[in-house]
Amino acid sequence: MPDPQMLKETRQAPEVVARQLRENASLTAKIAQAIAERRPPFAVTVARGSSDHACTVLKYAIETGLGLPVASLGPSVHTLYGAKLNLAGALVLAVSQSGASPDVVENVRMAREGGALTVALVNVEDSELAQAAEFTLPLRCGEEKAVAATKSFIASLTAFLPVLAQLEGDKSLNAALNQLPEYLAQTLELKAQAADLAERYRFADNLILLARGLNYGVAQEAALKLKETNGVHAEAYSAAEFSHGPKRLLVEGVPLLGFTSADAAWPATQQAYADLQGSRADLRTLGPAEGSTLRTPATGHPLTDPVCSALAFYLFAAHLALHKGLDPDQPPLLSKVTRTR
Ligand SMILES: N[C@@H]1[C@@H](O)[C@H](O)[C@@H](COP(=O)(O)O)O[C@@H]1O
Repeated sequence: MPDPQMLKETRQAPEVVARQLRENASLTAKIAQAIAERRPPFAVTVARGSSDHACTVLKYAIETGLGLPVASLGPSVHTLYGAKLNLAGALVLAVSQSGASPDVVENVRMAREGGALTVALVNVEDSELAQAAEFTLPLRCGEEKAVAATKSFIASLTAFLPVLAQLEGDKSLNAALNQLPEYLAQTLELKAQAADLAERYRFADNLILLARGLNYGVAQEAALKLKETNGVHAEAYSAAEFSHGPKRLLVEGVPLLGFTSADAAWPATQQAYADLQGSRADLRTLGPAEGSTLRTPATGHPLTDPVCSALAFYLFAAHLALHKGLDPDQPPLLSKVTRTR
């Protein structure tokens, strides 16, 4: 069987990130300047699905880097309840591949009319979302055809990082970003190992994804991808939150896949994983930490490591579907662009 479109697009990640860095440089500088000048007291994100999970990663990146609180907007507050939130002066980040979902567009319009600094991270550059926001940061993925987002998620993780690097004066982040296409290419070489790991989950009906902090949004995205492309009931938990109740599921034999990291959250996460293993959990791991079952390249910066982890997970998810004889490009009931209000 030829490679599914999902895998083909996954393999474009290195060139997408390289292109984005190259073509967005002056735009990211302008956005960083606007943020520095207007000094927003807080930020909100507006997104659905995979894009919303990229926003979870961004939330941790912005909060740990800038100390700026970031909240996720519930779109229906405006679109269905008709409320106008007071977002004057706030930074509003909308993320969408298509830029077409009315709820995201309407919330960005409301925010801009109310005096927010609106930035849209969007792949389709002539979309309604791009027109609604004051600033557009194109994802530069090229057309994404597979229903399951892969390269657009990766591009959503990286698009705002040069802005953060400039605002924080973080030279090591710029260096890590410049190296990232190479690390993503190295990650793609893990294909056979990802396929081997996937083989072990072939008969799992349920899967819990664990992570902390910067990787939590990647775990959310992984859970969504397993539902979409594999029909597996998967949920993401903070490795801390899991102990507050869900841990009970270990007795039922539910398998776990934990994301590892090389950041300030790792010692506590590692301890949590060790405790779970002590409780006989069926736990395997993915990420840059030594000893991870699927070990991704260490990129040298906590904000770029999750990008490689997400890419490695996509290899895992696509191969899991192939092991099961499923076509990840034909998920039942789903279509590429979902329009909600
Ligand atoms: N990230 C937000 C969630 O935090 C929120 O709970 C949800 C609600 O959507 P709605 O209010 O439109 O039902 O929207 C997005 O996904």
